[in-house]
Amino acid sequence: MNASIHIDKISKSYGNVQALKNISLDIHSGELFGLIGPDGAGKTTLFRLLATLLLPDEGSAQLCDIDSIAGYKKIRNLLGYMPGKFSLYQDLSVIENLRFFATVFNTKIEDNMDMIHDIWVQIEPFKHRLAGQLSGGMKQKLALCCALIHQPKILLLDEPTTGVDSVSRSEFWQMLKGLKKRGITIVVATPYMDEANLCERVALIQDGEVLQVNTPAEIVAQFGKELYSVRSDDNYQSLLDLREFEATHSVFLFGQSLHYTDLRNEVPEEDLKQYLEKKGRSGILIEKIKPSIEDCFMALSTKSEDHE
Ligand SMILES: Nc1ncnc2c1ncn2[C@@H]1O[C@H](COP(=O)(O)OP(=O)(O)OP(=O)(O)O)[C@@H](O)[C@H]1O
Repeated sequence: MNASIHIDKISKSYGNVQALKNISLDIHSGELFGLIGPDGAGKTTLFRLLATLLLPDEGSAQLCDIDSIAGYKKIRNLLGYMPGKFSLYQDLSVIENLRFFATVFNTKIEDNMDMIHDIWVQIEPFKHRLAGQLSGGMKQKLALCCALIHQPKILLLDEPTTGVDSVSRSEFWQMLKGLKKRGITIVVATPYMDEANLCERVALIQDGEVLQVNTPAEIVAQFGKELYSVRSDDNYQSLLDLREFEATHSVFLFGQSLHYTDLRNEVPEEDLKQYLEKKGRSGILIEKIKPSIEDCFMALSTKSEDHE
């Protein structure tokens, strides 16, 4: 089966908030695809449209070559959807939750154990515990089992790793790789830019618009500028000073340093250092670094703001 997703010029507003603005996107059958964007970018709205829970104002979508409006009943059987919040019944036990989701899809746990086995073995010891009493990582595994119990061809996961510890996060991505081997198309929405590298292709989205779609490696390769990490005794003051500097192309605070690009093709690091020293900074350390997906996102989102 062709488990692809085709999104054609979809727009959706809530009152005067335009959550999705003319979005077009193609996700290939069997792909592990990331929707990467900050809170409010429109990820959940797009998932609800694909899950046939919301109607678009304009545009259309096909999942497994079926129109999301005309064929919504068929799509619901082919789709597994793990919403960001509230996908489990907190006052039902682990096994009761799983049985409930199996029943909704008119199937039995036993008939689908093969599909969820690798994940299920990790939570089976807690099968009589109430879902509300599970850790974040366990809840996430149970929610994934519930989304998979009817053997979907496409899996939509909305921020599955938000609020989950780093060990559970990396275990979760391992589980997704296992599911991908079964040929399931997996779309993961995440605000964590570092998770982009775990996807085959990603769409960077912001304010309801797709800024770029490509492989993580290609997105980084297209950054197009030399990037520098700049540190000093007072990074915040350096940020304010560099915003005033005539040769600054962009400057952002990134954790413990500033990420800087220059308008000139050649960046005389000494010149930059002298400028900051004149402004009273000391302990200045400037080094050329490789851009990350987050750097690319910042650059693209600034460009799109400039065009508005
Ligand atoms: N039911 C609603 N009524 C009004 N505005 C909404 C509604 N749902 C979402 N929005 C707005 O639409 C925009 C997109 O929200 P959406 O939830 O799709 O984004 P998101 O990328 O999933 O972010 P988050 O992680 O915060 O949910 C935001 O500005 C949000 O405030």
